[in-house]
Amino acid sequence: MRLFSTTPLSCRSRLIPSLLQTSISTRMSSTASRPIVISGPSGTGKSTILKRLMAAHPTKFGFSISHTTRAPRAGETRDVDYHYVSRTEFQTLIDENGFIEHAEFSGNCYGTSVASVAAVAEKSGKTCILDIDMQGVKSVKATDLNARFLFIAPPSLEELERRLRGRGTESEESVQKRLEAAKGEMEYAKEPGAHDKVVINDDLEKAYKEVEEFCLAA
Ligand SMILES: Nc1ncnc2c1ncn2[C@@H]1O[C@H](COP(=O)(O)OP(=O)(O)OP(=O)(O)O)[C@@H](O)[C@H]1O
Repeated sequence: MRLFSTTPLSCRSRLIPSLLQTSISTRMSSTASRPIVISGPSGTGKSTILKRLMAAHPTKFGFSISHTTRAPRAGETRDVDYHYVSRTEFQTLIDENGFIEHAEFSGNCYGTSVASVAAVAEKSGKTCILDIDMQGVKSVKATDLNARFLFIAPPSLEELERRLRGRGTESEESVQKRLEAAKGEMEYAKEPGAHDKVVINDDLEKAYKEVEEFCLAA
């Protein structure tokens, strides 16, 4: 999941172990809100829009709690900031296809589990929002999370490049890498059924309203 949640990752997932799958499927198809998967090229404005959405509707939307192999830091609370697990436990979850996404940073593993996404609706009654990349979208589709998919597109690749550079957070190499990835994401977004809705973030106000409407319609 995203940096403004408790997770350093976007949420990229896989399959669920069969036992989990049955229980999640049953639970998610009842009253629980369906998770919303938001994707789009890096720099397209996902964080900008989501920050505003979360601020406007703090009781409606939530993020999942990630797993990590790093130790808790001062002030962090177990199962609130992260699910802190050992390497062995983390590997077991990988082997069981329990993660939507996982990655290693600075020697520590981080991941978003399918179960933690389902838990958002079950425990807090909130709709879980996942901000993830294309691989993550495909992974979520392979689960029984019954998610809804929203793609945020830039008005053009040129504008995307301007935003990435304007943000001042990326090296030249990183800008090029993100632009290359953006082409693939835009192609995938054109495939029928890839997303339930595509919002073009040209005018921020208009884009926000469209995203808000989609999310509230869950
Ligand atoms: N409609 C818009 N018009 C102009 N600039 C915008 C618009 N929406 C967002 N931006 C700017 O574009 C930059 C990238 O936005 P943001 O960081 O939200 O993208 P992102 O999709 O979350 O990227 P990443 O996936 O890399 O985190 C920011 O500087 C933001 O202020």
